[in-house]
Amino acid sequence: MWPDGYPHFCDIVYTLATQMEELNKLIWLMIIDSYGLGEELLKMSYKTLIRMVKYMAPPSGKFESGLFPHTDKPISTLICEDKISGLEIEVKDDKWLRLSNLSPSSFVFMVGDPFKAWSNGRLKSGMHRVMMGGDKDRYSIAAFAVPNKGTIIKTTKELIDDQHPQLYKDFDFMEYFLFTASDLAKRFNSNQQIDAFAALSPPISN
Ligand SMILES: O=C(O)CCC(=O)C(=O)O
Ligand SMILES: [Fe+2]
Repeated sequence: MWPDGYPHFCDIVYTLATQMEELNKLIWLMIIDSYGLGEELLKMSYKTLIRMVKYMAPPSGKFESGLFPHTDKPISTLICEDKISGLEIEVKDDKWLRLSNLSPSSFVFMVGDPFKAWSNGRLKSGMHRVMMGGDKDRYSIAAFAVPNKGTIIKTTKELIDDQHPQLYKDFDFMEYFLFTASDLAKRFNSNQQIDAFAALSPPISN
C-alpha cells in the first residue's frame, strides 16, 4: 500500500478509510430509512476512493479559490478537515455559507449527482467550493463512493408518483462520469450537468 515502507502511516490511513466507508454507508441507510425504504434499494458494488489534499495558504491578505464551485460526481462524498476551515456551500444563487468551527470529529456528507437522480431529485447535490484566507495551509480528506464499471443508476420507483414525476432516465454511471469530463459538459455549470445528461423532458408520471 502507498507509500511503501511506512506501515504505521498505512495502517492509520487504512483504518480511517474503512471507517469513513462505514460512516458513509450508515448515512445512506439513514437516508433510505427516512423515506421508509429498504436497504436493498441502494445495493451496488462500488469503491471508496480517498483523496488527501493540502490547500496552500494564499498570499498575505488575499482570499483565494482553493477549489472551484462544483457538485460531486460520485454517489456521495464524506469530507473531514483538519482545523482550518475553507469549505463553503452554496445556499442560494451565489450566496455561500462557510462551514467554520467544525469540531475535529465532524464529517461533511455531500450528496453527489447520481444520488440526486436515484432520489428523483429529492436529495440535492449542492454546489460547494474551497476558499482560502489567512496564513495557514489547509488539509482535508475526502472519501468518494464511486460505483464500479457497469453500474446503472435508476431512479427509485417508490419515489415516483403523480406529485413527483420521474425526472431522470436510467443511465450508466461511467458514461455520466466521462460526460462530465467532456468538452460538451464544460458548456454547463457543474450543477447543470446531470440534467444535461439524464433529464427526461418532460418528466414521466407513473
Ligand atoms: O477539500 C474539501 O473540503 C472539499 C473537497 C471536494 O469538494 C472534492 O474533492 O470534491
Ligand atoms: Fe466536492
